[in-house]
Amino acid sequence: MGLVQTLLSIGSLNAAALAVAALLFAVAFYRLHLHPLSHIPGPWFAAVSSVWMHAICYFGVEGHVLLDYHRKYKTAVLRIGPDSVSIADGEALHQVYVAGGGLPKDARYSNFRVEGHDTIFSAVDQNYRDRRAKAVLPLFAPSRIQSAYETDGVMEPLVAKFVAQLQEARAKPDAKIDVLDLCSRLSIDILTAYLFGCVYGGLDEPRRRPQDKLSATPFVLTIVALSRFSLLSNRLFTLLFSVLFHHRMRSDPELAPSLQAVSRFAESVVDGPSSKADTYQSRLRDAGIDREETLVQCKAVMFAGADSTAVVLATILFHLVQNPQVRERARAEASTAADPQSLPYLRAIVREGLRVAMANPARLTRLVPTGGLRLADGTYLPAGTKVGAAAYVLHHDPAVYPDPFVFRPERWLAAGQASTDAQARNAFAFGLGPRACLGRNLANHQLHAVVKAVLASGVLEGARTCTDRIRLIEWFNAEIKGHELEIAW
Ligand code: HEM
Repeated sequence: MGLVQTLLSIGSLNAAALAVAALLFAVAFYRLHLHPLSHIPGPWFAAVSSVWMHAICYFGVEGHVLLDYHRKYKTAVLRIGPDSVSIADGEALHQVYVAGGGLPKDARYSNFRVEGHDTIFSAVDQNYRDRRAKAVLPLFAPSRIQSAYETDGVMEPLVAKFVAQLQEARAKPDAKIDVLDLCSRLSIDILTAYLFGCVYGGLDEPRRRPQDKLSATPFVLTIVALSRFSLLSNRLFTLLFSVLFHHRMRSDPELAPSLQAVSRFAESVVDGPSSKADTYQSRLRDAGIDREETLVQCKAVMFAGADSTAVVLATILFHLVQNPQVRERARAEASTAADPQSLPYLRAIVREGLRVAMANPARLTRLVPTGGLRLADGTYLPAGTKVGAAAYVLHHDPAVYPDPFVFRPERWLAAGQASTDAQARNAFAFGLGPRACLGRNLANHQLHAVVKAVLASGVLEGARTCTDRIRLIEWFNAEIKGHELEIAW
């Protein structure tokens, strides 16, 4: 009797296992051969399951793995998941990000909500985003940024302080500095001084030990690290977020003080005297945004702007240290009084820096709406497809940028030629279209002004980098491995 029962239960188990296997096989078969995306080339394991995509996102290798697969399959449109494609063609960017207001962001962006609130960046609902973005947009007009820099004295003293700190480091016995940390301090100070009328004080924070970083850094790194899970469904992400966040709070003793420092600063911005001037926070308040959400929007823009600009600026300084011939060529321009953005070689240095740094190297994902999308090359993407281009892939296309891993500002100088048109078309550091970076004019102004001031000072002469190259973790927001980039003299 016992034996019969055992055989029966083994039999029913086998039947259940067979049923599951048959179902999995049917799903895989459908996704590989019958799905509306089955005509798009790509690895079979990506077509049958999204596990692979989650894995490369988690391990921070999305950019270069996608680059390899676009090359392997010799295709500009690559299937990377059951319902996802990656595009590597600069000409397709317009259709995805610009035409008709661009395709909407997909649900993954909701995973970037802050403290339960959507931000300008995370909002999938265009009306929600537009109300807030329109309120603050005038602050990002080039003329306003220019006059804040030149006449109002908002940013120039911070840049001078930054250069002075490089010079002090050079004069010290160990003659060494972490330029990434220094750039983070400067970037958060410029952003807060300009947008909030109130300086965070990163450059003035004491460095008791050489390894001491900007107080906001653990806050920033936590958001950057959690973005590795951003492809998960909103529900799963929220669950995982609370577990991982609490784990990080326990394991990183610097995180709680960092969150407190950022929150205290945001409160002083929203409640203090600067909220009365024409600032980011006053504009949100005038648009009817309540205090609690304004606090979140201020923290979010500090994260979105300061870290990205710091990564790009530190990368440019790193390459300037490694390339004395570039410094030599730029020196004459840097010593003029002209507007930094009018100087051709300096502009080429910044463009090349934005190309190789890639603060956002991974795909900027969008959702194909009802009706589908036919790309210029004829490829049809049905409604519901998640489509995205990654700066890493576009910026390393050897047909557009020969020797793509080499820092070579000269490639941007042959203005008007077909080759530079293609280069400009593939330049994706700030994204494209109506949801492109809101702060790009501010970032560009800062990058040009700081690079000019550093070159004019001659402080990089005799410097060397402490690593041979920059190692990036290609999460949604890139992280430089070890969050450190030292130079020494
Ligand atoms: C070099 C520095 C920067 C880089 C490379 C950068 C990059 C980007 C990219 C790629 C996006 C588009 C993301 C997407 O489509 O998913 C973006 C969006 C955004 N960035 Fe930046 N950013 C930089 C600096 C800044 C600064 C300085 C600010 C603010 C002061 C800022 C604020 C924003 C905001 C608010 C958005 C969301 C725009 C929207 O969705 O409407 N960024 N940034």
